[in-house]
Amino acid sequence: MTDTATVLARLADTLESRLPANGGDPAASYTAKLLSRGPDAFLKKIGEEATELVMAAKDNAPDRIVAETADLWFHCMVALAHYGLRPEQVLQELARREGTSGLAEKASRPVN
Ligand SMILES: N=c1c2ncn([C@@H]3O[C@H](COP(=O)(O)OP(=O)(O)OP(=O)(O)O)[C@@H](O)[C@H]3O)c2ncn1[C@@H]1O[C@H](COP(=O)(O)O)[C@@H](O)[C@H]1O
Repeated sequence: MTDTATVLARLADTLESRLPANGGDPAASYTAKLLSRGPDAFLKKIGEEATELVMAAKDNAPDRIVAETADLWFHCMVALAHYGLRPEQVLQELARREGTSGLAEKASRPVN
């Protein structure tokens, strides 16, 4: 069975290998092709996948919600790879926030 606990780390390793600087081949890899087109290309995909997730949710379609969330996460992971960031950093940030109510966090912000 697939080890889902480490899937983000393994996917990040794969995506890093697709970076142009690491010899990613646009002819052989969707990710390498997307990364070779620069940030505008994968940032546009993030917007599209987010919209598709919203539409799946509005249709209350569980299978599509899962699939579109996976598409969105994948394209966010492509962005992290481009910017030299790791999913572990995002997970660490979520862990740091654990137990802090969003309402309490918002109330603690300096007034602008
Ligand atoms: N998890 C994914 C993944 N999720 C989605 N996609 C691709 O993301 C693309 C975008 O989805 P769309 O439905 O928008 O398809 P599309 O309309 O053809 O896309 P566009 O041509 O408009 O960009 C599709 O080609 C999907 O196959 C993914 N492609 C790759 N991965 C992972 O990345 C690894 C490396 O993939 P390659 O770089 O292609 O070898 C794979 O082994 C997988 O683990």
